[in-house]
Amino acid sequence: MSKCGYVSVVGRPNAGKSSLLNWLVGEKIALVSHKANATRKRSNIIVMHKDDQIIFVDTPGLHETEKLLNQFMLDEALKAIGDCDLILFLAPVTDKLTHYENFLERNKKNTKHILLLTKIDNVGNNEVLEKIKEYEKHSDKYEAIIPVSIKKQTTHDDILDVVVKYLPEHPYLYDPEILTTEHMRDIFKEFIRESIFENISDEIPYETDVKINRVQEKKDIDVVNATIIVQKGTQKGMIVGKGGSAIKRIGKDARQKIERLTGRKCYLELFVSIKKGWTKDKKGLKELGYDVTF
Ligand SMILES: Nc1nc2c(ncn2[C@@H]2O[C@H](COP(=O)(O)OP(=O)(O)OP(=O)(O)O)[C@@H](O)[C@H]2O)c(=O)[nH]1
Repeated sequence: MSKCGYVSVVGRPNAGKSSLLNWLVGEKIALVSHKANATRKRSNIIVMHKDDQIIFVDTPGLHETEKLLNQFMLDEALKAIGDCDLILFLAPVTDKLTHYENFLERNKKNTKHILLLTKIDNVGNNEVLEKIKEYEKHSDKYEAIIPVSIKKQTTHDDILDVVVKYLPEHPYLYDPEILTTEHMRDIFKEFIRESIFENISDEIPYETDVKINRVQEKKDIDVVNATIIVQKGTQKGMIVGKGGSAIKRIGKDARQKIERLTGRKCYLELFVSIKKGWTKDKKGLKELGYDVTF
């Protein structure tokens, strides 16, 4: 019988979660960003590995914070931990052990986990070995520890062969043809958000979100109408850019991503609107598709 199960990918912001998932899937589905807190919403990503099916649950970084939105993100991360068969805990190799130790405290159900030491290309072999030694004091808690660099050395099998070892024997939960259970609209939204992150160098992207207003599938083209929501007039100015230069770049990048995924032409209409304090507004969160239950 083949194996199939849910795997949560957790770690502090910037640990490399989205990058890892993108790399494993080979398609730009999860949002990757060099900035912290880019991953807001959980999305399942299905990876077929040989005869087995792994369902990755992408989770926000585990961290404490004040803002309502961030509280929501934390809850999502904790929920994911409770529901899965296996956890991949990502720890950048240069991190102290405290993040992992905090995670151990929060992993109340003692869900099995594998420790991935990420970004090992940033340091020498000796440092990697020393870090592994440090983690060995917790060796009774993790199933395996795997040094990883998605930029060099590591292969998909190095990780996935170990992952499936700890999954239950179970029939497939998803049709193997389906790459993700996320709705297309959610993916478009992520592409637009990702393009904002890539094109705006400031802190603004943290405070922006995207609402997909309409998707029309016409004969030869998809027409996508979306609004980028910012908190202040000055942010709107930066997103739009001089003579509309920034919004044009964002729109072009996002359109190309959508076209690469769908294999169809896309006409993307982007608007920018100001919504003050949306990160603190429960109703605002709901409208944006965050499933808040307060
Ligand atoms: N050198 C190196 N950099 C990496 C590696 N994996 C990820 N990164 C970089 O680390 C940064 C953060 O990666 P993300 O995948 O966005 O991190 P995340 O954990 O999803 O972050 P949040 O969504 O904020 O929780 C990006 O700039 C990546 O390019 C790696 O193996 N080597």
